[in-house]
Amino acid sequence: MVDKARNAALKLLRDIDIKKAYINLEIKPALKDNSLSTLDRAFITDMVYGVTRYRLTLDWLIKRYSRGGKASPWIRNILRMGMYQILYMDRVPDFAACDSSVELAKKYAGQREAGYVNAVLRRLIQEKDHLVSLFPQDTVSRIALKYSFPEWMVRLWLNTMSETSVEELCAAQNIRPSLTIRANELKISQDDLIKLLEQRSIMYSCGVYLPEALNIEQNVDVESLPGYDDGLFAVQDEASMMVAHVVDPRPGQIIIDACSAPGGKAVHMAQFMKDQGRILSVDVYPHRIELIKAQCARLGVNCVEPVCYDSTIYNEDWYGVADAVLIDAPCSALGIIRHKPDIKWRRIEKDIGELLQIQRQILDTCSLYVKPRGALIYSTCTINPDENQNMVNSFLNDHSDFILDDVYQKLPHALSASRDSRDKWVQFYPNEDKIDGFFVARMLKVR
Ligand SMILES: C[S@@+](CC[C@H](N)C(=O)[O-])C[C@H]1O[C@@H](n2cnc3c(N)ncnc32)[C@H](O)[C@@H]1O
Repeated sequence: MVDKARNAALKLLRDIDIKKAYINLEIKPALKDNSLSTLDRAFITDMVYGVTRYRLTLDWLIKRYSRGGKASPWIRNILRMGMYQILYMDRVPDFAACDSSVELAKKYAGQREAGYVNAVLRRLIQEKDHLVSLFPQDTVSRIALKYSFPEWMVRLWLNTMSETSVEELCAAQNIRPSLTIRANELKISQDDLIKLLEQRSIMYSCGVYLPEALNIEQNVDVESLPGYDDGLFAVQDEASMMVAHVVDPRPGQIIIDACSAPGGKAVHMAQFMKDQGRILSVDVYPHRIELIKAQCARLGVNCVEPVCYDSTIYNEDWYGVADAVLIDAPCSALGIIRHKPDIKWRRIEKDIGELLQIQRQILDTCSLYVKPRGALIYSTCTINPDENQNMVNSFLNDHSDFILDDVYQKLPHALSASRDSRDKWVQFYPNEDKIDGFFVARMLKVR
């Protein structure tokens, strides 16, 4: 008998594999199936995210045990699931992982394939305790296979970090983070939101650095949390929350948020501004503008004005009007792999050159919208010096009307106290800071 949760996970993984679909978009409707229990949902989520996270290692093993030729999508995903349970799911006994995979293979590929799945998984069970010794031992391949990261990412990080730090970074990026929320103070205080969570016995913990960050310490569907429909809280990683602090907008100001969708930072800034003033919330994609509108509607934010526009193109109406311009740039997103493990396989090294060009164009163009003595904030959710520190340095070299400001003056003291040495910008790392990998720099227009 094939159990419901494994069956659903397999179908999802096969679809994601074939359609190259985004996990978060595929999994959401699948989990709405009312016949699934809470435990089923947790199992499916763990399986789909886990198999995606460890895909490189699992596929390397499949190839090692291969009988030649390419496995069909059903068998490939049945093997990935079986291997994932054996290697990474402590609570599933090896025999259960093996038997359930054999049942799935019988159902989707027939008796002969079931025999093959059985043989492969039994070999893995014998070898699993000395797995790392099976991998090629050069540094890049070893780290890539041990933590299941593309070699180019490992090489990129090894350029500026020690081997130990890269291993710690990869390990931290493989841990699924809890959901982080913050009170929408336009509607409810943090204390009252906490009371609401406690009344419903929702387990939470406080953020690492920011008082408004609340980590939900149990597996829940965000829409089922108390106050979701009424817009009492926003969902945002703590690293992402740092950005509005660095912008530090005040009521009545004009802010241009040049890469704004889905509007997470725009609505946070609106809160700082007590919903008074103007936030031009710009994004190039019409369907993403709808996400900003939906977010503002749920949270009851009025001062955000969604604008569909390409921020690489100069708009003379905005010349010198903004007290602050935020460029939360399109980037390689290598700092949010904890949340979206498919970034490991979606992003390719070749993308970086194009991203660097767009980032620089947006910086050059949108810096023209900053008022004299106004601020230009540049942030990314990546860990790549070329997109971060080097990008800001090269911009400053060519724009003598801007100087670097110290972001730590805008951030909690605990953060600067946690660093032995620091620059004026901040780079967060999931392994050191226990939040997403994020970069934020603040520049001031001096004339
Ligand atoms: C990192 S995301 C922004 C996240 C957003 N600031 C938030 O806090 O929710 C980058 C955004 O830049 C947008 N983008 C990419 N190229 C752009 C361009 N040329 N002009 C404007 N927006 C662009 C993407 O559509 C994407 O929504």
